[in-house]
This record gives sequence, C-alpha cells and structure tokens, in this order.
Amino acid sequence: MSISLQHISKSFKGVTAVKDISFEVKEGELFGLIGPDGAGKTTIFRILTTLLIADEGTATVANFDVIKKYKNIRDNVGYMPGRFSLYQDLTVEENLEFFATIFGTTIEENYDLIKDIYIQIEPFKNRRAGDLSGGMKQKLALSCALIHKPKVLFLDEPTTGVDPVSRKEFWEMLKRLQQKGITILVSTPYMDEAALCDRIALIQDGKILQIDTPEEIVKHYPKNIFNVKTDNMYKLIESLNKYPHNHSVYPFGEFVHYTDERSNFNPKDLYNYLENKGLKNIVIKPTEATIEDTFMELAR
Ligand SMILES: Nc1ncnc2c1ncn2[C@@H]1O[C@H](COP(=O)(O)OP(=O)(O)OP(=O)(O)O)[C@@H](O)[C@H]1O
Repeated sequence: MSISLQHISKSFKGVTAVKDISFEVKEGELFGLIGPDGAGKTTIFRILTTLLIADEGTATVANFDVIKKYKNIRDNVGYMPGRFSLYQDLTVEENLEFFATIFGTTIEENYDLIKDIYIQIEPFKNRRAGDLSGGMKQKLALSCALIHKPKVLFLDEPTTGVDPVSRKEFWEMLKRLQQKGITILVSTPYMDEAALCDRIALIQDGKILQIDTPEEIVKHYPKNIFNVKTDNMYKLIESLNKYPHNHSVYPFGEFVHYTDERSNFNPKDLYNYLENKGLKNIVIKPTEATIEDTFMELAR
C-alpha cells in the first residue's frame, strides 16, 4: 500500500475535523477525496504529509509511519497545498530552484519529470509568481511539488479557481504522472472530476460516506432518476419541491434531477401536475445518476 489510514480522528478545540477515517491507496493509483468545503480534506492531507498529528489512529505513506518516520515521508512525497505554496516575490525559475535546493537536487537533474508541465510556463520564467495567471501558478506549484521525484503526490484542491480548459489539461497531466508510477491523492469539490480518478472516497463532515470506483459508486444509486425541464426553471423547482411524492429535487445544468418516493412512479402523473401548475414545454425523461446525485443521496 502506498497510503494507509486506520481509524484516524482529529479535532480542533471541540470541532471534529475528521472522525474515524480509514482507507488505503494502492501504489500507482490516482485516488480522489471528494467533498464540499469543511469536509476534512485538508486535515487528512496535513496528517499524511506529517504537518499535523492525529488525535487517534495510525497512518503510513510509502510504508513509513507518519509519526515515527516523518523525515522519510518528507523526502518521498510532494505536496501541493490548496492555498498557495509559492513565493509570490520570486520568479518562476527562482521558485523552482528554491524547492530543488531544499531537497538537495537541481532542476536539470529532474527536468524529465516536470518537462511536460514546466515547458508551458518556461517562457515566463523571469516573471514573478505573484503576476502569473491562476492556471500558470498551478503548473508552477505542481512543478515545485515534483522537483524531487516524489513517490507519492498530494494535491489539495489543485483545480479550485482554475478555468475549465486548464482544469482539463491539469487532469491530463495527472494521468501522465500516474503512468510514470507516481501515486496520487487528490482532493476536489468538483464532482465531474471525481470520474477521472481510479477510486474515490466521498467525504462529508469528517466522515467517509463511500469508497469505490466512480463507476461502482453511480451503479449503486438506489432510485430511478429523471431529467425534468420546462419553460420556467424557478417555478419548476418550486412546484417539484411542493409535489407531495418527491424524494429529491436538484438543479442540474439545464435540467432538474428528480426522484420520486414511490416505487410505481408514473412520469405521466408528474407531467399532469406540472401542467396544472401552468408550466409549459414540459420534458420528463429518465437519465443516469452522476456522482453528484450519489453524493447528495448519501449526504441526506
Ligand atoms: N487549525 C484549525 N483550527 C480550528 N478548526 C479547524 C482547523 N483546521 C480545520 N478546522 C476545522 O475542521 C473542519 C475540516 O476542515 P478542513 O480544512 O480539513 O476541510 P476541507 O475539506 O479541506 O475544506 P476546505 O476546502 O474549506 O479547506 C472545518 O470545520 C474546519 O473549520
């Protein structure tokens, strides 16, 4: 196992950040921690990167215990924290040199690993990190986290605040790093990114709701789910929320995802109800559950 947590708990002055968390990440796996703000993701990262000591439980990274062998862990992991890790007043190149130096290496020695990523920001190597765009900062931070060839890479919300094109590119980069044998633990609040991981843990209020492959997680969604659309989104949501048989009602892009509490639900009944409410251009059609639907269902 590359990462292992057994019954980890951590509280801050009476606030429980994580409670009895256990999971394992295999070598070479791309594993996602998926959950909203405050779910406990950063606390898990800080415990695994030896920056915080858990109240209870044990954890190992690259087979080193986070307490007894914390120095070995620091040599073997790369960490890209959610909030910015770069020195804003140093240039792109100076930041990278700084991280290389503290790990006793050089940019040249490890250039192969970061080349794909660094090449995109190299034209700006003399620019201060503070003056880079969000996507470029993220590429520099990833290059810095990789400069000492870590076995395990920890990425805390690496795509938060990054535009959709850069997000897509970032995930492609992660896949390439994974192919080079690096184990990756990544957190994200974006449910669409969860599908790009090998396995995910859905996490809320410091507890794990479910761990599995993204495919298995959606397969176990317990209800039939429908895409509903009309001429008036606001009135549609209001009407669905008032419908006495609703089980769940969530806006989802141009549709509302609707589930009914009855096992013998006939969409025609809902159609008639919405028509009576004065809604027009009503569409009700079955759809597949997404990870977001599963998360909402588990979090109820
Ligand atoms: N140093 C601290 N002191 C007090 N409370 C803390 C501390 N660190 C975390 N917490 C609390 O623990 C809970 C989990 O926080 P954590 O940062 O791990 O969540 P998260 O999933 O990473 O969310 P975010 O994306 O908002 O950072 C939150 O309620 C948070 O307020």
